[in-house]
Amino acid sequence: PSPDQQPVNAPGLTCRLVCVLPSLLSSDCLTANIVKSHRETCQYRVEELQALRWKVFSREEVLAYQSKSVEEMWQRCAYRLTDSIQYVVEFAKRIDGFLELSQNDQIVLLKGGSLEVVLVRMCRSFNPDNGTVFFEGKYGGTEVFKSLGCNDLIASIFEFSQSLCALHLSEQEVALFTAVVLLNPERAWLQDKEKVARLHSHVDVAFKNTLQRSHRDTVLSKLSQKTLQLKSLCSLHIDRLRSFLELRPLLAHSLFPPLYHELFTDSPDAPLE
Ligand SMILES: O=C(C1CCS(=O)(=O)CC1)N1CC[C@](c2ccc(OCc3ccccc3)cc2)(S(=O)(=O)c2ccc(F)cc2)C1
Repeated sequence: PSPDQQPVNAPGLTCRLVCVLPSLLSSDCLTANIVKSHRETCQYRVEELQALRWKVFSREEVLAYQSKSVEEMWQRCAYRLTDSIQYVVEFAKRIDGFLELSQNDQIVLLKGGSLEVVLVRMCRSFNPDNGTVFFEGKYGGTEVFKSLGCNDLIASIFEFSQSLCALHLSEQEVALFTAVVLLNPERAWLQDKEKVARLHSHVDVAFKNTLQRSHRDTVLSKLSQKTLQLKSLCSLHIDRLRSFLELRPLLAHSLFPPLYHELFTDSPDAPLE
């Protein structure tokens, strides 16, 4: 603390704590709020997901998925993603400060970050020992998604999950990392970028404090690379969705849930109100 913040005639150590304490307290409070919000909105508990790892799709079940139409597999993934995004919306609303942002900025952050948060949460439903992911009740490998016709997107999603699993993130670290990913002040079309940047920096400080206390600082540099991979994964998803829809222009409205349509297509009928 700077000299003018020093209370007069107070012994050195106590007054230093008094000055530093508020920021540590608010940082710890924010960490507790984010971890609690994650726990309440994580869709499946990590213990449940791990207890189900033995339930792997049989050969017949994989063949059944592979004989489904491209449209049906896209629809199933879109529905499961939309289902998971509802939990991400609830997570965001419970982060202190998020609801104080303008409605427009809340929507911009969720439009830009909801898939990224699901992709981070996915490391919890991924089994790195056999490269399978929890999908529609059982675990399956990339072969389950073959009929989608976008093996590069699926391969990238699996590689990302595999590499994120290698960091062995705790639930607390997943909670804080997903909050940092969501509150990205660089999202295009933000009205009050400075307000989002202040909230983002508070969460970033809380995350760094937590990592330092558990001697996990090395994870920080690796996670910054992950945010770049998230960005390219989401662009790849948009590209593959566009080419899928180019061949079936009218299908989007009937095939996909409205929220998926609003978040990932340039749907004219869903302006950012
Ligand atoms: O992992 C989750 C959940 C996260 C929260 S949780 O509590 O851990 C329960 C599980 N997921 C929920 C949705 C899932 C999802 C992930 C990425 C995704 O990218 C966009 C996309 C859209 C259409 C086709 C391909 C890709 C869409 C859905 S999924 O459907 O299981 C799926 C998985 C792998 C894959 F290769 C394709 C789809 C992952």
